[in-house]
Amino acid sequence: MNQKKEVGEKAVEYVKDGMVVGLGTGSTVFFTISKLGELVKQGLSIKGIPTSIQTEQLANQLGIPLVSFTEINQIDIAIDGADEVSADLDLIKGGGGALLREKIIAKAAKTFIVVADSHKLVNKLGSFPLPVEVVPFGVEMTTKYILELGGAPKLRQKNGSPYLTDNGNYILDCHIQPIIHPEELERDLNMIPGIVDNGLFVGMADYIITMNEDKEIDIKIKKR
Ligand SMILES: O=C[C@H](O)[C@H](O)[C@H](O)COP(=O)(O)O
Repeated sequence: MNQKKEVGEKAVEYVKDGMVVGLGTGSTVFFTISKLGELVKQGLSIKGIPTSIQTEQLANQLGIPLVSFTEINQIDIAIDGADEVSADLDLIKGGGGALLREKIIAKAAKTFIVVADSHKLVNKLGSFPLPVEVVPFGVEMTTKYILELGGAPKLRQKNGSPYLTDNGNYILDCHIQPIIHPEELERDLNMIPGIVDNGLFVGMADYIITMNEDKEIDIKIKKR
């Protein structure tokens, strides 16, 4: 069984005609977007707002109409993957480097749905190194300040050069294990000059679509 496909496709049940839909990035939400592409071909009328250039290209291939923030007032629903999901439904995201646009879109959405196979579920966040998006200027200083905060930052590489995000920034993957107070850490990191944002999504997910031990769909709902 392909868990990513199961949970990814389940999420389309939340998408209704006329909605503006935030389209996440990664190998799980790929299945959501592909299914939405099929439904659009069958007559579903939605507008997508992509969280990355990769997703924009995928949506274009599938014929999903896209909008930008200049054309809309709000996003009805955003659907995205995650690298880790804690027992409190907090997330680490950004394994694919798209965390900044993902956070902007998740924050703007009335409902934020996360699709995550059961391997992403953890008690406390932190086994997955936390992606932090930083501007290239002064990255040496930004790295030093993260070290002082207790993290172990490593500059992400691609083909022998620093990896560049869609926004032209670097990613520092930071081992900070375990993350006891994610809300504080998210805030403290974002106080450091040079950090644009980090991959902690605290209190943002409304629903987590995952699988239980019996390999059945399991939907976790945020406590209000
Ligand atoms: O930057 C990438 C995103 O945060 C992804 O949503 C996350 O890395 C999960 O991706 P995947 O579904 O491929 O594991």
